[in-house]
Amino acid sequence: MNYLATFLIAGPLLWLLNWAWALYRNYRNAKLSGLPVLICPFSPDGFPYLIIKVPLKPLLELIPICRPGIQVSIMGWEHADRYTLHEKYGRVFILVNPARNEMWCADPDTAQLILARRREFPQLDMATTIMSTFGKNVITANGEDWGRQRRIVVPNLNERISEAVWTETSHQANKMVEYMLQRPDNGEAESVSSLRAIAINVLSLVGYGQPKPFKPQKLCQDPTAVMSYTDVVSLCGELIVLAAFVPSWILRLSIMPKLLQTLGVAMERLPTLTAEMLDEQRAHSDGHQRDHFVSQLVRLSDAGKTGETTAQYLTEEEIAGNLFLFTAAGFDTTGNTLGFAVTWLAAQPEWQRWTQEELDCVLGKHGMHDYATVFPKLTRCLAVMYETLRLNPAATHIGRTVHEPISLTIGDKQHLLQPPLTAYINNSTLHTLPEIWGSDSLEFRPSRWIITPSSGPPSQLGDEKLVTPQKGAFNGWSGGPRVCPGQKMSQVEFVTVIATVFSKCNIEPILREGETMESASGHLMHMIQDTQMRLTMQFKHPREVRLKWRKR
Ligand code: HEM
Repeated sequence: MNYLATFLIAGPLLWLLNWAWALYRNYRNAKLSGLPVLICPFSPDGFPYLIIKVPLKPLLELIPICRPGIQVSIMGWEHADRYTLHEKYGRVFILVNPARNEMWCADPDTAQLILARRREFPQLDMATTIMSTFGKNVITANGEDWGRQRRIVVPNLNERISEAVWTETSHQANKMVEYMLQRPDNGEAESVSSLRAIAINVLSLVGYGQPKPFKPQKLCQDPTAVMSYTDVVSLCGELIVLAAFVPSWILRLSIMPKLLQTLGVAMERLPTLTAEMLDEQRAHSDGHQRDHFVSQLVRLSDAGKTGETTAQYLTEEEIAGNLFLFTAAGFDTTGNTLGFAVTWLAAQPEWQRWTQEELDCVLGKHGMHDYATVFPKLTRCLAVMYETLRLNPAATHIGRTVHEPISLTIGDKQHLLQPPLTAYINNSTLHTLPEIWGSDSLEFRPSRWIITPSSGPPSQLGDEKLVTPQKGAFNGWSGGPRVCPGQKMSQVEFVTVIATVFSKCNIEPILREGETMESASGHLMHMIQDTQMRLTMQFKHPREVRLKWRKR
């Protein structure tokens, strides 16, 4: 009995002492840095705080000293807040908590510095754990491993594939327009899923040589259904956090919702589907050279293993991991950016007309056939992409880990960063700071990306140039040596979809009963803010984005 009483008293007491010591140690480290400090008494990712922090937020915020810290501990805070908190507490501050301090950075020079120094600021541990669920890959690697993988992976995404991306995207987008215009209900709730379908279908052809007919993307909810490699990857990518932390046998239990059972089955099928695809590539590799990135990846990697051409190689696990990364990261990012952009243009028809001015001029002269001539002239379409990624970045923050003490210059001061620390580059704030983007920084205004010559002849549509943003202020595709290698591919795909769709259609919100055009546009804008973080940021209620497609 005495033992039990001692245990019941000593257990919580030890936990409390441990908690107080950890909080004090981290607070002391944060103060040593000389940066502003916010405090959250709980570990943001710790259990059970992870579960209670959202419902109990109003209660927790009653402790005044912790109010801003509690706000920052809630995932996605930066996107809801934009720049208010940083304006109050500084461009760079530290969130102290008992587990691992977090440095939040909304200073362009510091952001650029962190992205540039990849050895001192390696990839975030949590991202590594989640993204290596289906095999290690370039995004989870650091140091020499990263360099070796990146040298093999990046050449697969060079300019050579742009033309294929242009052609396939154009084909898919035309099919989508036909589908939308023929539907009696005008595909009203299917706009977002259709745009995502294009992104996955383009990857399927350009990546694996597997053509897929256009149809709006639906997550498979039938564990017995036949699923292709890309179907399986898109499901696993969509639910990546569950896939990373819950074993497939639990997901497959019959008490689980059908979607999770299907995820469980997909996770178990993925290794076999990957192996079959690689076997197929190898079986055909000796005859004709195929030009998809799975075949190039296998060729380069195998050549490295046998010493034929280079000492570079990928293990079988890394090939599988990189294929998963390409498909999941490549499709989710581009698909969601298209969804946000089309919704912005539907909510703000003046920008739709602005884009169409360029399309009428450029496509009127050249048509859509020649990628090399037409793509560089569609600057406004590209500006729409930059503006969308500014306000709806796929990555609202980019995380890096600090394992060793680092001295960092911020402004004209030196700051000592003590591990364990996570450094977050806060894109949601950097992309909207009024000092950088102007007093209308929260508004969708794609023309901010266009250079209008102040002297000389007035700029001609089709010859406009894109603004180069201040370094570190726009990180839509990240920056530094780890910059996204799919940047150009995603731009070609995005521009092709926007050009095809808006040269043929006008898109507007569907009015519900009693609604005016103004309130319906307001509803769309609310949908654009009502987002959730899955693999990347996406609509929380994609079917609520109800759009009418009209033939022009
Ligand atoms: C709108 C489209 C896209 C956006 C906004 C985007 C954004 C990003 C961002 C922010 C990162 C850095 C993540 C980090 O450092 O933690 C990244 C990395 C990466 N992206 Fe993209 N991406 C897009 C499209 C693509 C496509 C189409 C592909 C390939 C098919 C791709 C492949 C990759 C890879 C392999 C990396 C890892 C690079 C490395 O760590 O060295 N991305 N992307």
